[in-house]
Amino acid sequence: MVAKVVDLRSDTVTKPSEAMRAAMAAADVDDDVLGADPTARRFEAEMTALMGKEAALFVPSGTMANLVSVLVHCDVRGSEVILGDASHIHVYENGGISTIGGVHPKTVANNPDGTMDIDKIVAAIRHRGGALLYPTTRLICLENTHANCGGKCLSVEYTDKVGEIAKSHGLKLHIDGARIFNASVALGVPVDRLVKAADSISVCLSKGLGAPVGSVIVGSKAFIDKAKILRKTLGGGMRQIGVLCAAASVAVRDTVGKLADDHRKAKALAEGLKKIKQFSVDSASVETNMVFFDIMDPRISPDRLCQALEQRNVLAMPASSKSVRFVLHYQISDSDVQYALTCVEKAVEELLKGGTKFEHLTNGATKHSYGH
Ligand SMILES: Cc1ncc(COP(=O)(O)O)c(C=O)c1O
Ligand SMILES: C[C@@H](O)[C@H](N)C(=O)O
Repeated sequence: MVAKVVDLRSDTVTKPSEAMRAAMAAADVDDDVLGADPTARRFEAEMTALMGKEAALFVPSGTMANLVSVLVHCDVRGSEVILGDASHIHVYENGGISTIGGVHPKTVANNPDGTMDIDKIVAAIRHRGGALLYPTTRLICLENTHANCGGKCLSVEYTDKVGEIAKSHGLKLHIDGARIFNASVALGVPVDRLVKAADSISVCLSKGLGAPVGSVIVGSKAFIDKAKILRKTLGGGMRQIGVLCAAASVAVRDTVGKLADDHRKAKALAEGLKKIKQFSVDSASVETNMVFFDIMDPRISPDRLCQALEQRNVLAMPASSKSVRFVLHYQISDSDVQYALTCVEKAVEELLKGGTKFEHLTNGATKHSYGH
C-alpha cells in the first residue's frame, strides 16, 4: 500500500478531481489558434462575468499571465512598473518583465501586510518632465493575496486608493491575483468588487482552486485583444485548450466554496505549531491558506526540518534561512493537519537529539526553496 503523503509545499500540488477529469475527457474542443475552442470561449466568458470585466484570456501559467499583462500595459520602450520588492513578479518570475519585455522595475518596499505605503508609491512615480533621463512610469502592480507576506489580503479600500492614484497619474493598475479568490473569501468581498479598480488581473486556476493547469487574465476587450497577440508571441497560443478550460471551469464551480476551510485549517495548523517552543508563529496573522513560521533553535534548520518531515511523508518548503512555509489546500484534511503536527513534533525532538540521518531526498521537497 502506498503511504499517504501530506503535501504542504504549495497549493499548486493538488491533483485534478474526478469531476475535473470527467470534464476534460468530455470537453468539446477545437483549434484555439486557428479559430476558437468552444469550451475555452465559454470558460473565458464565465470568468469575464465573475470578475466584472469586459474580456478574459486563458494562459498556461500565472507567470505568463503576469508577463503578458505587464507587457501590454508597458508596450513602449523605457517603460517602468512600480511593484513590491517582495512581489512574485519581482522575485520569482526570472525578471521576465525586464529580460523579455525590457520593462524597468521600480520596487517599493512591501509591508508585512502585503501593501506598499501609498506615499512611497506616489514618490516612486517618475515626473513626466524627466523623460530625457528617467524611465516612464506606466503601471503599478499589486499582489492579492500576497504570497511572500504570508498570504495576506489587500483590502478593497487600499486597492481602490491605489487605483485612484494610478488613474490620477495616467497609469494602469495590474493585480497579480494568483490567489484573489482566497482574498475575496477571507475578506467577505465579492471578487468583482475587490478588483474593480484594476485594469487587469491575473488569476491562477492551478493554485487553491485546484485546476491542473493555467491562469486567466481579465481586463478590457482592447487589453485582452493585445494580450492574445502577446500570448502567441511568447509561445502560449495553444490548440485544443478546452481540455484544460473544462477542468478550470469545474475548479471555479467546485472549489471556491472550499477556500474558507483551507483558511480554517491553516489557522489550526498555526495554533498547533505555536505550541512548539522552538518555533515563532504569529497565528493571529494567518489570514488565508499560508502558514510561515521561524525556527528559533540553531540546531534546527529549515532544510533539516523539511528533510525530517519528508521521511514521515509530510512535504514542506523552506521559506528562508530560518523559516518554513506550509500551504493548505482542499486536498489536505483536518486529520492530515493533525498528522503533520505530530510529525513536526517528532522531527523537532529528533533534531534536538541530533539523531537524524538524512537519506537522499526523493521528492525534491527541499531541492526547491520558496524563500528568496
Ligand atoms: C502570487 C503568485 N503569482 C504568480 C505565480 C505564478 O504562477 P505559476 O506558477 O502558474 O507561473 C505564483 C506561483 O506560482 C504566485 O504565488
Ligand atoms: C513557488 C511559487 O512560485 C509558487 N507561486 C508557490 O507559491 O508555491
